[in-house]
Amino acid sequence: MKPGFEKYIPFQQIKLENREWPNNVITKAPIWCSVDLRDGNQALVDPMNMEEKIEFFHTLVDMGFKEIEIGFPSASETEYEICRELIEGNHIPDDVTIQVLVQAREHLIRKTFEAVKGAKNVIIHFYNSTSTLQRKVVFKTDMEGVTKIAIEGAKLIKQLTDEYTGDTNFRFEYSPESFSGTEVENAVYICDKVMEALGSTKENPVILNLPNTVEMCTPNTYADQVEYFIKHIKNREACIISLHPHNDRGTGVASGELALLAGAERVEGTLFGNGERTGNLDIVTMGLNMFTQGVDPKLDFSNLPKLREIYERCTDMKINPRQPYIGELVFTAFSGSHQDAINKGMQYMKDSGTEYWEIPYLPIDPADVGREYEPIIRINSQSGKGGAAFVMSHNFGYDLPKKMHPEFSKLVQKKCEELGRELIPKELFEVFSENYLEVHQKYALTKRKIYEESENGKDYVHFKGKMTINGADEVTLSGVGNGPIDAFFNAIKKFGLDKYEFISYSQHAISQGSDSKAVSYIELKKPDGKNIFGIGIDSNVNVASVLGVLNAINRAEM
Ligand SMILES: CC(=O)SCCNC(=O)CCNC(=O)[C@H](O)C(C)(C)COP(=O)(O)OP(=O)(O)OC[C@H]1O[C@@H](n2cnc3c(N)ncnc32)[C@H](O)[C@@H]1OP(=O)(O)O
Ligand SMILES: CC(C)C(=O)C(=O)O
Repeated sequence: MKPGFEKYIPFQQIKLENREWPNNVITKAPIWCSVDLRDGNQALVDPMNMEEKIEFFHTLVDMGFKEIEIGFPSASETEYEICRELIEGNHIPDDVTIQVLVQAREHLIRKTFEAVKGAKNVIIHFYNSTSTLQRKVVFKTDMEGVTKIAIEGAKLIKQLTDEYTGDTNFRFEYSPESFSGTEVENAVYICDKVMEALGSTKENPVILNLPNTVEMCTPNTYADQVEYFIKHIKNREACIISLHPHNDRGTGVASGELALLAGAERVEGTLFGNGERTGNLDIVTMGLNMFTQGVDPKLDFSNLPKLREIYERCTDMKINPRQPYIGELVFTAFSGSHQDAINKGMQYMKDSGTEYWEIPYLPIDPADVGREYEPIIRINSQSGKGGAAFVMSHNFGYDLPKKMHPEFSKLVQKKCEELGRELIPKELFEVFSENYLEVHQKYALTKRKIYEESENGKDYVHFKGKMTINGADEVTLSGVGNGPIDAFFNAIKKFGLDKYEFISYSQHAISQGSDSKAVSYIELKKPDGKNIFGIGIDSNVNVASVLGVLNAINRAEM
């Protein structure tokens, strides 16, 4: 054997003239078929037991699946019993079709028909592998050999259906398993033969399922194969083209999407991509990809956390934190520029009243999948000023003025570096509280009164009060100005505090318990030329401003 990469045989592109799929767009949902209970289940360390399968089945029904592959009933007693319980326990709604998988082998097909007795709607899904490799190493036969297996299987299925006395509505699905590893003209050939044997018609079409059983090529090649197949199958009207992508190269969803462009009508896959090896096509991702393009996926993804809980419990599989749409971290931004843009996007949505979702870095509204905005922005030492401001506003109702963001962000970053980790919102608030709300009060107001008076047709604001300095005896304050801040500055001038220059202020209401209070953000220039912010909170807006000035001075003198 050759060493390293040289031992692999490169996948051969097929020759497809004038391919059309690159110009197409996905505009509607395909027919979905969940194979969680079969392909997903057969790949588990411990396959689901009866209770788990039944719960999972109901979950799929509730999401809106109308076709569900429930298992391989001829494979084992457990699989058979689960199939019987679904039917006899009346778990299957009338508008849902159960699908059962079987190899194209006589005894297994007969057992399968027994297993589905009494069901209202059934798809008998039979398969045999047709790929070049499997013909060579598994079946040790040629194309005629595998075609014979398929035709015999199809004929038996037709015969058993014709002989069936119940009122089950049977449909058929055939998979040339390992389709993508089969010469495409051979895949067309065997499917033409299967259709003839089944007697497929426009009124009673067969599902031709084209599995990318092992993903071995780029998604464009799978799309080419599907387009070729569709253009060459003899009786196109009498078949529904179905996809069954796997994810060996990590592009299962992409393969499915491009093959839909190539004309397929139906998609088989699993929730969160469970399945053999690296999994099957992830229906949640594919469906939500459509959703975010304004296409109704016709499946309910509105409570992904609940789906995740059921999925993890029944399969004992874990979801990766980066898994699209459901991973723990997918609605979280740590980096500053992302946080800033998300913050601005949210503000834009609020201010503009846009009808569309227009938030950078968030391709979907977390609320649409039952997730919350809360954990969107998380704060670590890589976070920028926008992120901390977002959490202060979103979680605690403090809309820090933009000019204050750099000052607060520095305090947050220092704390993250001290702790060597991210800060949860509560800790972020503690940074705010320690640095603004609980600072040492060198100057503390003990009494204050602010009132307006008119003199000679002009309005003046008076500030009168008492203050302690470093806890010593109270001093009296009195000042007049054109507003409360001006009056207060005039009152504290005599202590040399006019060395601080007033720069800006902003204010908003904040609810604390049942009270509504005003919070003021005051920016002063210190004698060293640097600016500093202070915060004042009071039920009186004027008092809040004065407290903000004093808070800034106290912070400057710490
Ligand atoms: C790609 C997929 O996921 S396909 C689905 C795969 N899922 C499963 O296999 C799970 C359930 N399967 C099983 O439990 C078992 O395989 C059973 C019960 C169905 C059959 O068991 P067994 O007959 O004991 O073994 P096995 O599946 O290995 O069959 C091997 C024989 O069947 C033949 N065979 C395999 N697949 C097929 C097929 N689709 N159609 C016809 N013959 C087939 C093989 O060539 C081999 O023949 P040989 O004995 O002459 O060499
Ligand atoms: C039986 C077929 C559809 C299959 O599971 C596969 O090819 O992956």
